[in-house]
Amino acid sequence: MAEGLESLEACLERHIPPEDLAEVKRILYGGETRKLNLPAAALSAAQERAFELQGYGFEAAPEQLRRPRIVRVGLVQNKIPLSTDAAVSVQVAALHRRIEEIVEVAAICGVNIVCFQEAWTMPFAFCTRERLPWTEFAESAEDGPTTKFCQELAKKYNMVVVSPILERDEIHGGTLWNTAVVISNSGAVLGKSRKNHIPRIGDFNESTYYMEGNTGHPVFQTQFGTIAVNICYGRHHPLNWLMFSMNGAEIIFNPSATIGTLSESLWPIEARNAAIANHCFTCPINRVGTEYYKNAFTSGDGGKAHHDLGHFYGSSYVAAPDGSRTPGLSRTQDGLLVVEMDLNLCRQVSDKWNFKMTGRYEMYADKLSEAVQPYFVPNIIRE
Ligand SMILES: NC(=O)NCCC(=O)O
Repeated sequence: MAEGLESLEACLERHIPPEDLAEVKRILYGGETRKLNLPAAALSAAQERAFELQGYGFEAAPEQLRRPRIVRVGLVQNKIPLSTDAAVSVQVAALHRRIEEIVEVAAICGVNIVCFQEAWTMPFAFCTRERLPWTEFAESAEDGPTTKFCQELAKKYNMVVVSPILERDEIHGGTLWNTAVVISNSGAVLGKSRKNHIPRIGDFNESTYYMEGNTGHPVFQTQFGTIAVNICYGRHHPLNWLMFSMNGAEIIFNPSATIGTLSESLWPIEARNAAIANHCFTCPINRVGTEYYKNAFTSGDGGKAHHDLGHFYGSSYVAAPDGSRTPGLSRTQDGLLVVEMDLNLCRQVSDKWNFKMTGRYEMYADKLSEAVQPYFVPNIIRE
């Protein structure tokens, strides 16, 4: 698929009459999110380094007993800078360099927590089903070169770094996982969260490479807020979001790799709905560009063999618990989205809508545990 539109928002701005635009944004986005005044040095560095830089802010009402809990998150979306047949170590080094220059700008913008896209140190090559060289991109979550690289960034910029990588767990038989490593602003590895749901759709042949995660729904208490990571396809699973929220996540990142033909109409809905349903902020991040592979592969659907998975449409955004959202980043360009949020909004919205209080979780827990049993008979009332 061709890249198409630069961004949906730019298209709306161009074509909706100015007198209607504010109302259209209210209905589509829950209003116009406040634009952040980002430092001139950051804007010019982003321009020089050829990536989009956008900043938005969400407010909460002032409270008497709690001070505002303001945090700035940075969402990074990027293309692979080199072709997929460059040497593994050269590709990784180029990606490290690209991220380094984007994170430097995030630091100038005062970002406290930064998150990269899914499997950010490599092409999203799982479509090919070839093992080599792709499994060579896997690294230890605890002390691999990418984790060490992120630890340096975290310390240098006093920033929490969420680094989604292909993990090789040497201790457990060299097993591969799709894992987000969470690094504290002190530079210590706080822990990791493995992708719970693996797609079996189209060219997303990820189950060929790694297993469903076994880390459950950890949340990480950082100096800036309690965060969790729901990796890509977990976005389609409302219970996955719910469980991160049950453990207290205030911000749930959703590092992804997904393509226009498959999911673009779902993209603005799912993470935003999760923010509403769980009274938290959600941060879906998608990679950008089209990644070409020398050896053609098929989808096993009778279609012609092809050389790419499709166009990764970027469009990273942040959704707030009140249902409002920022515009998305570009569909075609690298970008950094800086979003300031007051985490007090989570409890304020929870007290208003009471989804946690009214959720009737005990009823669903009982019924779900029955529904997964082999003896389960659906409760259908017939005439
Ligand atoms: N990376 C990944 O899980 N992609 C699956 C496609 C999607 O979830 O939109």
